Amino acid sequence: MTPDIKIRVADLNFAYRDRTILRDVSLEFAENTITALTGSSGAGKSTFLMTLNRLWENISDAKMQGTVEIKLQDRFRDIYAADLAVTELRKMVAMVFQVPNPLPMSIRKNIAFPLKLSGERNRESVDQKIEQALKMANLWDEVKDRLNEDARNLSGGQQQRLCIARALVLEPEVLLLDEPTSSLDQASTAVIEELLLKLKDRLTILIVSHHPEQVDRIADKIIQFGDSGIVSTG
Ligand SMILES: Nc1ncnc2c1ncn2[C@@H]1O[C@H](COP(=O)(O)OP(=O)(O)OP(=O)(O)O)[C@@H](O)[C@H]1O
Repeated sequence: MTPDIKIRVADLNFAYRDRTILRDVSLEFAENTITALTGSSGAGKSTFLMTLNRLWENISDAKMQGTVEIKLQDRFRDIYAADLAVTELRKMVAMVFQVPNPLPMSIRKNIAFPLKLSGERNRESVDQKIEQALKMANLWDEVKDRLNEDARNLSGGQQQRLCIARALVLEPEVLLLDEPTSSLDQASTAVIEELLLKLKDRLTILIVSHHPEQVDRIADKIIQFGDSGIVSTG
């Protein structure tokens, strides 16, 4: 059976100033899969991820051409079209970064933060969603009795799962992860890999990874980046 396509990228070109980073990239990503983006340093993997949630747009002198369509709420949307606000896009296409970046506030408030920004006011519903997100991120059992503690007291691996919970709380459809385990030890890395394998049942996941063993363990598909774009897919 052909898998359903979630993301279609066509004729993508990207440059910082006059330096082309991605050239004529056309790719499709299937729903409920994990795709690993690998390749040499500076090849454009992070840049590619940023074209999927428009995160590059505030970088001066950066320029993109081409189209990115993502199936959101069951219909393909051009994510650069004027009728899709970037705030709406990022609720559905969430991102987690290399170094865990908890906000300087409690565990509870970290997860409540995106809900607050999106206008959620009902305390009961906020609490429910916090619990659900922390459970999805396999963190609930470890923090349920210390939700009011500063999130920065958590271990590195727990902080990264907190950031994943924060990314999940608005129930996104796509999760972008930029080397999410590179600052973590082996045990925390294993916990996050297991978590991603579980999450792909409900999300489409793209992960930048430099570790071939990690890619072998979790990826359904691999995209190898070389100079000026993609060199191979498999
Ligand atoms: N804001 C920027 N302005 C100018 N050049 C940039 C900017 N951000 C990245 N670059 C350059 O674009 C190229 C691609 O960077 P990018 O971070 O996308 O690569 P990457 O494959 O993710 O690398 P790494 O594996 O080291 O994280 C690099 O040469 C980088 O120096």
